Amino acid sequence: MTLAGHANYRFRILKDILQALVVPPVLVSLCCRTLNLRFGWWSIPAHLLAIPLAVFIRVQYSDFVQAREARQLGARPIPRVVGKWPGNIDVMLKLKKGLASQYICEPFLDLFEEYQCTTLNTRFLWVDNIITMDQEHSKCVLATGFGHFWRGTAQRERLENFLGDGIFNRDDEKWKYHRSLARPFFTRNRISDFELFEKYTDRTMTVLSNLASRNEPCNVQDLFARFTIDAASDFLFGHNLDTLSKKLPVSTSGFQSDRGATTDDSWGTFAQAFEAVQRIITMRGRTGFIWPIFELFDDKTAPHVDVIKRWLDPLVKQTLDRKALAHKSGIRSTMEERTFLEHLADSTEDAGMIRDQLLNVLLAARDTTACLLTYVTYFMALYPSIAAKMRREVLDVCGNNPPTHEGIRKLKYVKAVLDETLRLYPPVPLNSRQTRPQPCTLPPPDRTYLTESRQPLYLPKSTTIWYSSLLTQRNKELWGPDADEFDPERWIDPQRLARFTSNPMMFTPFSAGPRICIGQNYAYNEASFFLVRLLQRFDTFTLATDAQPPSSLPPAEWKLGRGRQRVEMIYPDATMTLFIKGGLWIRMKNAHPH
Ligand code: HEM
Repeated sequence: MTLAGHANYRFRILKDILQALVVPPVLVSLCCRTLNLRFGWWSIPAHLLAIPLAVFIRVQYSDFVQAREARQLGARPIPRVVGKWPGNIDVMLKLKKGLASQYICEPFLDLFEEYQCTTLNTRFLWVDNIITMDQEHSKCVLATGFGHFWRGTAQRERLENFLGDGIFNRDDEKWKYHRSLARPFFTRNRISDFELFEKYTDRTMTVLSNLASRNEPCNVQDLFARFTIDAASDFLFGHNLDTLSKKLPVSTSGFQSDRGATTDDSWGTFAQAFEAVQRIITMRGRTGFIWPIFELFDDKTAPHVDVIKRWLDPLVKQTLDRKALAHKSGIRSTMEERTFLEHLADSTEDAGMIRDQLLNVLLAARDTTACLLTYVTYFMALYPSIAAKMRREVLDVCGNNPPTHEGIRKLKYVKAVLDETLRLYPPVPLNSRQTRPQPCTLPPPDRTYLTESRQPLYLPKSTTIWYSSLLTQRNKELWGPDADEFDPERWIDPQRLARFTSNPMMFTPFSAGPRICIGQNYAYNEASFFLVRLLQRFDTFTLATDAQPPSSLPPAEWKLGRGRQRVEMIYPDATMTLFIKGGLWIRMKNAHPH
């Protein structure tokens, strides 16, 4: 197994434990022997005392070095959270509990309000850990200061067994290589393949129509994930995974997974494995750098990753076999004819690498766009007048015909709904980067808390920084007092739109900078196409709260909270991507012919 492989986390944590718990007593022992000191009965306490003493000295020394570096860089330290227990263990436990039970990202917002700043150092177990909702700081991390940051070792350690050698899990040359391999497949020509969208949209509409004619609810979150994965697998790999024709989850089926996607067939097993692995990785992130202690003897992702590999490996093998056959017969396909998978197979013989890259892009394509469509449908159910306005626009521009590229460009209101949904519910609500092994600075904070000093902030080397697009995109200082309201008009009214056009980094659902989402335009095309077909077919969308698993209904105390939680009819939750807990159960009504 390579050092970068999943055994690496065990190696790293054992090294850390050795350094923290074994080295100090051993040093005391060596000193005693050399200086011929004898403590008698005090020997054991003296050896044990060496452990906290070593931590104390290390922390003091690192504080001293950091203060000096901050001075040299003309910056101030990031405000630190001050807990009651050593190492902020109390804050860490509270945050972990809050993230699992409170409204999405709320525990972070509580901390920012308590400390009256937009970037904070939670410093768990004396290790710097930065969280930010500051627009200027995420801009620096993603774009203007790109060279000072990378996905880094901590993220790679958490993700390695799942995403392996794929685009999401690599930096520098390896990332550039992956990006350059993928780029040709996202040109305008390729992403405007509306025939492909029509094929899978049509299948989805048939499922929805059948349910609608029986007035049965549908977990659209699950259905949309099937639509996006079937379309993406055809688009990228020339292979239909055909999940749309598999068994659908039923609301009364007892046990429900996080996303309400449980079925007992092979697709259900794959979907659950996909969910489970994302949940484990999220828990690792919340536990901080000590997570490997809990997986020392048992990599919790392993059984789920095995299920996922069992699904994908035949696809990779088929492609490599086809390549060998074509090679033998001297046939060479052109770039235009090739799928992404074939292109990958042409660039390497490494089946593991091909599978990893395939999995990375599937993850990127499936859950994000499905999340967008799910939340748009949620809003159409909450606000029928908005759904009606979208429908009017669709019928005016496209009639009952399949939309064209030009048609979609004319759907200004539909685009505004998409953007407003992405603003309030960015499919990747929280993400992280790490500083490279050199310290750097963040620019002065944005103007959320005017009492904050305008001095730049000092970032220590190799430090994790978490940034939340969800909090930035709901920040009232940036978006105005109605930031929590769903109002697509803010993307149409020129005066209100000016807020965003003069400061585009306040809206980054697709990230920004060199690692900006490569599938952004594909996603807009796919989502717009789908919504056109949906609105042509259905005119009423109702939340089926009777079908929603009871444990996934929003808790009563949210009504007393702040922001969107007061009006929420569903439970937004997130692992690596945002979703609706228990699924989004909707009843639709077939529209009368136009
Ligand atoms: C609404 C839909 C989507 C949203 C909101 C979204 C969002 C994002 C975000 C936030 C990132 C940056 C992740 C990071 O740097 O940590 C990203 C990267 C990426 N996305 Fe998307 N995405 C969407 C759809 C898609 C689709 C449909 C595809 C492909 C078919 C795709 C492919 C990728 C890839 C390959 C990357 C990695 C880029 C890199 O690291 O250079 N995305 N996406």
